[in-house]
Amino acid sequence: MTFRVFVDGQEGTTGLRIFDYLHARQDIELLRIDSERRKDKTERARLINQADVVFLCLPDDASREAAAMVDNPDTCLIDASTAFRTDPEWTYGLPELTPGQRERIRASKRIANVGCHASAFIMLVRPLIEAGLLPTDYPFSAFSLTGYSGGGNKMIAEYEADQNGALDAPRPYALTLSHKHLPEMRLHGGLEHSPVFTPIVGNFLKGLSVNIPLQRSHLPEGTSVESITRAWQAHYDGAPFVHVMAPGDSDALEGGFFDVTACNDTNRVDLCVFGNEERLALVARMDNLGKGAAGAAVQNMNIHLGLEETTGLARRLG
Ligand SMILES: NC(=O)C1=CN([C@@H]2O[C@H](COP(=O)(O)OP(=O)(O)OC[C@H]3O[C@@H](n4cnc5c(N)ncnc54)[C@H](OP(=O)(O)O)[C@@H]3O)[C@@H](O)[C@H]2O)C=CC1
Ligand SMILES: CC(=O)N[C@@H](CCC(=O)OP(=O)(O)O)C(=O)O
Repeated sequence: MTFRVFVDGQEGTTGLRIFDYLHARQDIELLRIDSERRKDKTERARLINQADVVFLCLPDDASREAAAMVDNPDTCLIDASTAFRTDPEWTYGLPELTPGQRERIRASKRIANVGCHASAFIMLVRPLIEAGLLPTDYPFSAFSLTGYSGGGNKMIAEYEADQNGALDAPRPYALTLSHKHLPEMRLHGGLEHSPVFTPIVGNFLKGLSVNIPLQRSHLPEGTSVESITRAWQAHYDGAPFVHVMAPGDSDALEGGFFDVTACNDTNRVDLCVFGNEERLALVARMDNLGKGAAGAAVQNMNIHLGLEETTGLARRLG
């Protein structure tokens, strides 16, 4: 059996990466739009309604426009944008979120794929909130280090055109402290307040790491490196793409440094906790284009279609 798949936004960063994952698969028939007509609404609507699964790899407004074009009740949308991630009519596309989420993704025709920073943040905190190791009203803060592909084709072009080193140094951004991922972090993280979140973009193509510092004195008595590791291990038991690193794992730090690119070209996320009696840091790393976007989208498609979750995702992309 083959499934018809259309990528709306096939020439963008996320769309191209989904194509990399799918083009060689025998169980997928990719519907391609003529490049010249890629913004032609009539042609997009025709392909959207022919497909079993449509990946929307578009800016938010274009995603909303595409969602309104669907009249085939069998078409499943997997939207990569921020448009629907906290919309109750849509299912949040993080299969590892909580028990039952895979079944919800299987049953839903409207799947909102994760934000890259948000999914790393949520995967760190949600199991610990559920286990009672973090209070829901903790005053969370977090920073994220990300490669420039997170900014899509426009940011990639800016970095690649930089001849004089103006973009060499890391650049903090979203300093209005209202990054667009805050609503999904709060809702799907299970928090009472949005975190103070400061992302930093660096002069490297891809790779992302979210770091959440915690003060032990503000946490329940039993919250420690060991109890956090055990809670993650229990929550992610059987999750094929989540790697909980044991305390002191030599892969976590190389010469004392944390490599934010270690999951690149995979759909894996690594979770680690560092700390001592007084302070802790929860740290996740992933490929922002992998588990943070295209890999997660393909994983959601596999689950929705009733296929093995890892189909096409086990190999490392070149
Ligand atoms: N890059 C990343 O790491 C992540 C991105 N996302 C999200 O995924 C979505 C896509 O992002 P990304 O791939 O980075 O963005 P890009 O800018 O790289 O690609 C977007 C694509 O959409 C096309 N497009 C824009 N408007 C329309 C339209 N009206 N009709 C049809 N096509 C259109 C663009 O064409 P053209 O260039 O010709 O305008 C471009 O090819 C965004 O919502 C983004 O927020 C989510 C997670 C991570
Ligand atoms: C470097 C950079 O700009 N990164 C993007 C995140 C990309 C992402 O996760 O995408 P969504 O836009 O779909 O949420 C940002 O922080 O806005």
